[in-house]
Amino acid sequence: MEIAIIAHDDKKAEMMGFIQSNSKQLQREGIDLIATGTTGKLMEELGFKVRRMLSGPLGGDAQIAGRVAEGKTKMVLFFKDPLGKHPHEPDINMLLRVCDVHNVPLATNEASAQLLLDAISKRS
Ligand SMILES: O=C(CO)COP(=O)(O)O
Repeated sequence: MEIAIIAHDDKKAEMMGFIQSNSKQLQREGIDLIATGTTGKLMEELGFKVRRMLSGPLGGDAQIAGRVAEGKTKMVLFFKDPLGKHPHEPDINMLLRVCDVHNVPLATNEASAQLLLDAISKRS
């Protein structure tokens, strides 16, 4: 199962804490992680194996949206900064929309992301 990990700059520390406290679950056999560029780089520094897309402002969210549309990415954990302005807002909205179009689970904050991960760990 491919899971996309994305965090805006002001949410990156929170995301790194989240993935570290869920590292066992996220590094299980059968879970493939992908991430936008800078988020992925930080994940690699923590020792995670992750496929890095472009950075968000350069099209990373759009690449992940494409993978959701193609049925490759099955879950998106996206810690969005609700207080910031982003030059690539159209790409961000497209990713959120494409998740809804394809009924792909999407968490945009830590509490929701935890519920989603807990749900898939109960399943297996
Ligand atoms: O901008 C982002 C999501 O919209 C995240 O991109 P980075 O992980 O490259 O910072």
